[in-house]
Amino acid sequence: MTDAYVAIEGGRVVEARSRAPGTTRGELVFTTAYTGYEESLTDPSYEEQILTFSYPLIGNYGVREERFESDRVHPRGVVARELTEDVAEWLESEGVPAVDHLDTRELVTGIRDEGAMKCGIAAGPDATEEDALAELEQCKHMSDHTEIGAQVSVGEPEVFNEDGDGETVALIDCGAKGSIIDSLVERDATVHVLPYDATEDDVAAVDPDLLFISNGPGDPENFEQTKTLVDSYAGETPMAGICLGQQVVASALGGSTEKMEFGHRGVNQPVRDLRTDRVVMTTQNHGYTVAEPGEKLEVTQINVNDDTPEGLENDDLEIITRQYHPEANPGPNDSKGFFDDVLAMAED
Ligand SMILES: NC(=O)CC[C@H](N)C(=O)O
Repeated sequence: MTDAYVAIEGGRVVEARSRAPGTTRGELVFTTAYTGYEESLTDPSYEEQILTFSYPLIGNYGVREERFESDRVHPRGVVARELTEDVAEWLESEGVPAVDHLDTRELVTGIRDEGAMKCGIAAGPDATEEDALAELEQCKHMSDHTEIGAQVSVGEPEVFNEDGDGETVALIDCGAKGSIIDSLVERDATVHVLPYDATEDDVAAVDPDLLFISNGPGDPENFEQTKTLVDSYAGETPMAGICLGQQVVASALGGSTEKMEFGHRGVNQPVRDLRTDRVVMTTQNHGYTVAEPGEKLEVTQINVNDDTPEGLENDDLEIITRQYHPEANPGPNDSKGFFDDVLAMAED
């Protein structure tokens, strides 16, 4: 039964089945992960995107809040071959349109061949092709979402594990996944979560042992104040970054970033550490990358598939960043040692 339409950049419209009604638009991206749909759907990095699952059955082990990475669903829409009732009901209750019964393999290979695409969706009994095309028409390029930090960051500072015996971390929340906070708290760090546009004074008030720039959605160049903060604290306070965090740190310290064709999107991305020659499997969902690391940062890890920078470091300035997600969720735990490394760096 066709009661949903997916309009793709260029004007092609694909027929589908509505599982959660509504109209929506966003950048069409995918994940190849077999599991971890609750974690991905609550990851703030997917803000302003439509998430397509390439694995055909999504929802087969239910929906449990304990696996959420934030308090809401972030993708603007969801596309799958088959969504279970559990997931469909959850998305409907969150007001996030969802569709299934379409050829997701064809969609994903299309993104891989032609690059990231804009998308419009119309789902529900009254949906028309024209509605989906009208959404597509209004869809902005990801880099034009200049206020995306404000959409996902905390409004006011929050503290976790206030009486912890470990290091004090200022986590700049550009759309942080809960597992980053959990990974730090598990190691007894006290974590002060600060808004993405925190000032130098806001950070000084926390007097952190480590300044940590989180993951987050959109174009890293739209995080101007976060870049200013990185620039003023580099060399003063040890620093760590994950995903958007790595991009912001590189851009702030004289490097540059660029949009990738379709990004790294799955839980089996191989990363080689150039210092140890070891390869780890990592989880990733990003569409931008560091193009030039700049003179202050050394590329210490690369993606085995395309040689893009996966780790940047400066031993003297005490900076370690990763393009992938050491906190996992979803994905392999191989690189969790990152949190031990950055806290050890903060300690001495
Ligand atoms: N997971 C992330 O932090 C994504 C970073 C950035 N928004 C990108 O797409 O490259």
